[in-house]
Amino acid sequence: MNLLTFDSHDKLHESGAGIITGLVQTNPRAVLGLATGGTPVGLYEEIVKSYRRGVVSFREATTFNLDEYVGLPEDHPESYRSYMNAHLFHHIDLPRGRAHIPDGNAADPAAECLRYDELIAEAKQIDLQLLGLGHNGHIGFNEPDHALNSGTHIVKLREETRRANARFFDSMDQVPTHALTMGVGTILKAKMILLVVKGADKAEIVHRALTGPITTDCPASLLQTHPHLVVLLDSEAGRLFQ
Ligand SMILES: N[C@@H]1[C@@H](O)[C@H](O)[C@@H](COP(=O)(O)O)O[C@@H]1O
Repeated sequence: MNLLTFDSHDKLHESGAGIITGLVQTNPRAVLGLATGGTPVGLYEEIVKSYRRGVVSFREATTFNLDEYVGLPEDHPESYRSYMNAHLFHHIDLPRGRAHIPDGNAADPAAECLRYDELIAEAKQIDLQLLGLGHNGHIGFNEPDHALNSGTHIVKLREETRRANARFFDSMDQVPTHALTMGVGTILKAKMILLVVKGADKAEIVHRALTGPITTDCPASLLQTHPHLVVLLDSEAGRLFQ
């Protein structure tokens, strides 16, 4: 594991964006696994800046997002499709047809999960998977449980997860109850994992995930088994590592 702590968010975002753009510069056909949430917003801004400076193109790249809410219309401002359009896809030259996100409105969610896994399999391997971290140790929407799923699946969101994400909605009852998420098996198959964590409220969980027991009670702890894990923390999230 390679763990870096940053005293400024700007430097953290530049570093994370630099890892992703560097990968696409050397391998224009890179397959990227992307994440949503508050954490990667600044990192996407830096990627867009690099694209505008003409130093990187995503014309030949492919992306797979980790997850999507079930039941939110695709154009709902809080759908992860809308998030990705607003923060990244609408600002770079990534072909729309290669920017994949699970369809949270599919009539048959189980079939949609299989379709998503087949698409990932066709792409062979995700070269880099970007991850944030939930307060309860979730990655994507893989919530703590007695067992975890390997492939894409439908998940009932825990109340604490819905509460954490309620800040993006007008009220708690508008927060979806279910989501489709890539499984931990798919996440761990990525060639490289880039975990980004910010904020004092995540200091304990990121420390537990990376130094505590490997357990399905903390899905992010499985990242300890990955041979190429890079972790970027701000100084608040990294407090317990110093
Ligand atoms: N499904 C997403 C995750 O992919 C994200 O990493 C996490 C943390 O989000 P944030 O960065 O907003 O704290 O929770 C969300 O529920």
